[in-house]
Amino acid sequence: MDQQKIEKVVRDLLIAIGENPHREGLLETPQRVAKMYQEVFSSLKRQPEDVANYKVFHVSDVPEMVLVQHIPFYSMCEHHLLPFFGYANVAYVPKDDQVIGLSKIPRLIDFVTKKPGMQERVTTDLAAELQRILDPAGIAVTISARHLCMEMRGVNKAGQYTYTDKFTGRFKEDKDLKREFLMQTRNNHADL
Ligand SMILES: Nc1nc2c(ncn2[C@@H]2O[C@H](COP(=O)(O)OP(=O)(O)OP(=O)(O)O)[C@@H](O)[C@H]2O)c(=O)[nH]1
Ligand SMILES: [Zn+2]
Repeated sequence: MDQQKIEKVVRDLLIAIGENPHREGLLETPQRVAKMYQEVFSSLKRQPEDVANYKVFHVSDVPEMVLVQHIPFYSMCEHHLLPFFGYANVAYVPKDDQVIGLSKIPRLIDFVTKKPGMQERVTTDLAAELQRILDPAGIAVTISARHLCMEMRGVNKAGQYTYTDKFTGRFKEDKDLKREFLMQTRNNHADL
């Protein structure tokens, strides 16, 4: 990421909106914004290989479903570069004897959210990455998120949230399993 270019652009942006980039409170703003973008867009510099070699563990017996739920995330909408944020629930049905380190699921969420994006793509990319890494017998991903571009501008509707989901394999075929996943996660957007 070109830190110096971001700083220059932010300085120009401040001037363009009618601000004075030399006033005390704004002096370090270009550097701060550049540093912030390094963080919130950090997965732009990452390659698919970075997550492809996550360790897969072999266990003697596998559960029906592994569910990591209520995982908070922040991302930036690609239309306005304003935040959208909420919770993701990710479940898979292990195939054979294979499971993945639990922490890798939130790491995968970072991988798909730390760049300009859309909620739909975050949802399907999460499922696709997990499929690529672990190749499980089924995947369920649900995301509930608030979009500041709909709350603080434009349509100006504060408090609404958007739900997206993706189900594959066993979660599509087995209605009871899907119901169990939805029941386990049903309150996870309550504090949005
Ligand atoms: N599908 C989808 N749309 C999104 C997401 N984040 C923001 N948007 C929408 O992207 C759209 C961009 O629409 P445009 O008409 O090009 O932009 P705009 O004039 O700023 O639109 P308004 O927000 O309606 O004022 C808006 O409808 C946003 O609500 C997302 O994650 N998924
Ligand atoms: Zn937006």
